[in-house]
Amino acid sequence: MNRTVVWFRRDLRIYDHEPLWRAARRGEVIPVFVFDRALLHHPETGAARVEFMVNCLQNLDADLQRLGGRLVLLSGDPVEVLPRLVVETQADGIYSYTDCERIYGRVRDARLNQALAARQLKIRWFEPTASTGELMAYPRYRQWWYQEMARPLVPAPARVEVPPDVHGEPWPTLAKLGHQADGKPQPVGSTAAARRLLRQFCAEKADRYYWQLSYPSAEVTTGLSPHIKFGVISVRECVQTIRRADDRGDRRIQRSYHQLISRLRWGNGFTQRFRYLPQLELRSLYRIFDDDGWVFDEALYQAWQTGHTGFPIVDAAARCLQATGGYLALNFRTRAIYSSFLSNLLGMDWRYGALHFMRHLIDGDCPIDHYQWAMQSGVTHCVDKTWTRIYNPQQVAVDRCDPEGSFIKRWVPELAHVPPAQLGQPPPTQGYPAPILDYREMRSLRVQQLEQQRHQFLNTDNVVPHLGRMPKMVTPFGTERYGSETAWCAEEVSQLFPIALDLDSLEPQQCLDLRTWFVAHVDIMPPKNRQRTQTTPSDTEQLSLL
Ligand SMILES: Cc1cc2nc3c(=O)[nH]c(=O)nc-3n(C[C@H](O)[C@H](O)[C@H](O)COP(=O)(O)OP(=O)(O)OC[C@H]3O[C@@H](n4cnc5c(N)ncnc54)[C@H](O)[C@@H]3O)c2cc1C
Repeated sequence: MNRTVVWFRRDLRIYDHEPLWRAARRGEVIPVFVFDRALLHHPETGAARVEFMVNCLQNLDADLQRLGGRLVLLSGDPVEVLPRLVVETQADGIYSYTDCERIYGRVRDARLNQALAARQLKIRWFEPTASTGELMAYPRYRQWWYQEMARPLVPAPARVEVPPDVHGEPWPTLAKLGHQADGKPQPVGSTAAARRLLRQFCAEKADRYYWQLSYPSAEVTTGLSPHIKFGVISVRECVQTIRRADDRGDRRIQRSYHQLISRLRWGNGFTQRFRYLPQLELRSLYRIFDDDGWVFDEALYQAWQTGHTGFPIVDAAARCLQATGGYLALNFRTRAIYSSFLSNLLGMDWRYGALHFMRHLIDGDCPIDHYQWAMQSGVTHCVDKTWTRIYNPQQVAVDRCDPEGSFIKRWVPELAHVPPAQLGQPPPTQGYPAPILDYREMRSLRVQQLEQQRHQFLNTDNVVPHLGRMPKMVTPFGTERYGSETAWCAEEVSQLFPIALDLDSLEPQQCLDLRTWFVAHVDIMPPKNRQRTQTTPSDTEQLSLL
């Protein structure tokens, strides 16, 4: 009988899973997950996310058991573990999805390909939905994304037959995986839970989502991000569920559905950017921003991390992140205000911020996190925009995001007595620090700095010469602070799988196509030209905090 190993990574589901479905149709299946030390001990790995992942694996195991199978757990370096498994179980080969989240994964997968080929063993890679090796212009990718989302879902296999003589390791404790629980409340990591969240969103939140997604206290977003990160539900299933959901003929609901689908597309778009340019994990998009201008101050970094900056909305975000892992509680806008403060106002390299986020976010996803950090720091969309988005963390942010002050008061109880109208710049308060910086002064310094840096390539047609290249050594950022399993990156990296774009051999048309990924596709006006229409009720506009 045919036998196939299915290697699960960030695709912890049985539905809409092509490798599993195809393997089950061929014959026996060995569904395997490998606990990989290099990822468990990566400086950007957080205990809460590992805990959530283990819960996702347990639920994947339960789903497989309902189909007659089970999940086989192994630990070690997949480059050694997987060829051994194929040989020992006499499997025909491995089926797996490609993954472009991290450089480490792509180095490992290139080495695995070599190790298998050296022993004449086989692996078949599948492309995850909305991931492509072809360099497309962004407008075309957008169209293609919608086509991909409309393709029928792959059904769950009717049965998964696992050979009885294949044994894995027992379930590890978090401590065995090298982490200690840090008390963050954990969502349930299962497909059923993700589907419930989506149903709940459609039934209870969709009429408010578009307008209230910037209010942390409204908790109006789906809460799907950790599930999407680990592939517990496919993005295509999410999109199709939303498209089928009853909008009750309500334009507010239609607008929210549209917005949510766009956001799901953004998430995939960031992963696609990483597929083209894996260096974005370690570097800014444009070289100039890494070469010049950042400062670092340990005491200020700690004040930002622990929520002692004297800016209440920033401090509330800081404490919320550490206590909850951001799940549902730290929405996009609050993350943006919090991140902009570190890089734009404190002038610190965005990579320190992205590192801290990744260590705490339950939904931490490297392409989204790193690219969002770089965007909020003003170092991405700057080819044809002369303006800079720097959030004002004072009363403007409070009025627009937390008008009643409930988010701030929950996380900064020292300010419980302060009226909301003063929460932007609270009066001196026992136990709460004075502001650590002058917003206007730091903002103006940053704007000047960015303008100087951008000057050299503003309105440039070909941005490729200005893009950062893949470094020769790919040691993860943060290794010196938190340690890391670096055996894999001790030598210069020779190959990645999937391969990256070679920026030095692109055709002129490819350079133009690549550029379309790094310009803003919505025409947002700079603040001085922005016209507020008096007739538009305030809750029909998306919030701007510029
Ligand atoms: C500095 C910064 C760092 C971030 N880091 C992460 C991260 O590590 N992981 C992560 O999933 N999101 C990240 N985001 C994006 C966004 O804040 C979260 O996706 C959102 O808060 C997750 O909650 P939700 O699933 O309830 O959101 P919903 O609004 O319900 O969105 C549903 C899904 O759409 C996608 N999505 C939503 N907003 C965005 C966005 N702005 N950019 C890209 N994809 C989006 C996500 O997959 C999300 O799960 C970051 C944003 C910023 C500003």
